[in-house]
Amino acid sequence: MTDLSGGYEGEYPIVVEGLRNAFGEHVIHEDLSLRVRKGEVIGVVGGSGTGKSVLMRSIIGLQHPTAGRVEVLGHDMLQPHEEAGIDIRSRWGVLFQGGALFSTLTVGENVEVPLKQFYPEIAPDLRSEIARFKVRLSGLPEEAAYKYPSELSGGMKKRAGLARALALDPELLFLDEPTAGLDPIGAAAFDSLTRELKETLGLTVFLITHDLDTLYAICDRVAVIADRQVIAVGTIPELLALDHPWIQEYFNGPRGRAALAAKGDPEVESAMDSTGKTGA
Ligand SMILES: Nc1ncnc2c1ncn2[C@@H]1O[C@H](COP(=O)(O)OP(=O)(O)OP(=O)(O)O)[C@@H](O)[C@H]1O
Repeated sequence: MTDLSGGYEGEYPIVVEGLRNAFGEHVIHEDLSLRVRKGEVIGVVGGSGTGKSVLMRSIIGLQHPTAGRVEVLGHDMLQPHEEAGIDIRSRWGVLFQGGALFSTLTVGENVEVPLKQFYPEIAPDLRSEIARFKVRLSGLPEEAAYKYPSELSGGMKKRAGLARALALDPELLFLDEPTAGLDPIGAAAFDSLTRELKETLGLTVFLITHDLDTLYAICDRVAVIADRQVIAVGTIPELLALDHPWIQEYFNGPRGRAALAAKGDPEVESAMDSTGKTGA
């Protein structure tokens, strides 16, 4: 892996080394490594089926790799039966693709699920108050806490999923394609919310996305998955300086340029120009 932005001496709440994942003969990851810095929003990109979700699932212990090391907040995730492995799950929140809300529970009750699971000693009144607070924190009106997922728009469902991901005041937030299916205004609003929450709550955010606008708007660094590995991780200008065909096509193609035009970042523009490609 090429880590393009060196000089960091802080903590790495997520460390993946030499990861291998395979389903039968189908090898998804081979010797994949990635270090996520404390307090960053790291965007994870790659073509469809390159294993972004499988990587996320390996980090949070839902997928058992066939080789490698996964360390989250100092805990070895490949020892899932340790007592510590159970506690560690309360220190992150996950927004799965599609929200993954329980359809028979209201939004508030959905948010209460992890609270009940990890803090059964919290009294029901307080638990419901915490849930309503998380609903508001996610940008929903408090009344949304009493609605069922089927009564919500796509954007509201994402926010409800986010409220549940934030239920336990996590240190890490995992977002799997949070803006997929949202209209551009809804997607931009969700991006701003993610950035705002990251700043105010001091979160480290692992964000899988295909959305170039999101990458430009809120990611500190981007990790690119191709050829079964993280082939590079860095800021967008750093990635643009690489001559990898997928990276150039992705960031310097027409959609990449349109996303940049919307953002208007002179540093990235000059990196694009220095590649000498028009992207047209
Ligand atoms: N449980 C599973 N059993 C068998 N194959 C799986 C399983 N989960 C994922 N895969 C395969 O692993 C590959 C990577 O899947 P993954 O969902 O991680 O891709 P992705 O990069 O997130 O794709 P997309 O951008 O389309 O969401 C795919 O070929 C998928 O079919």
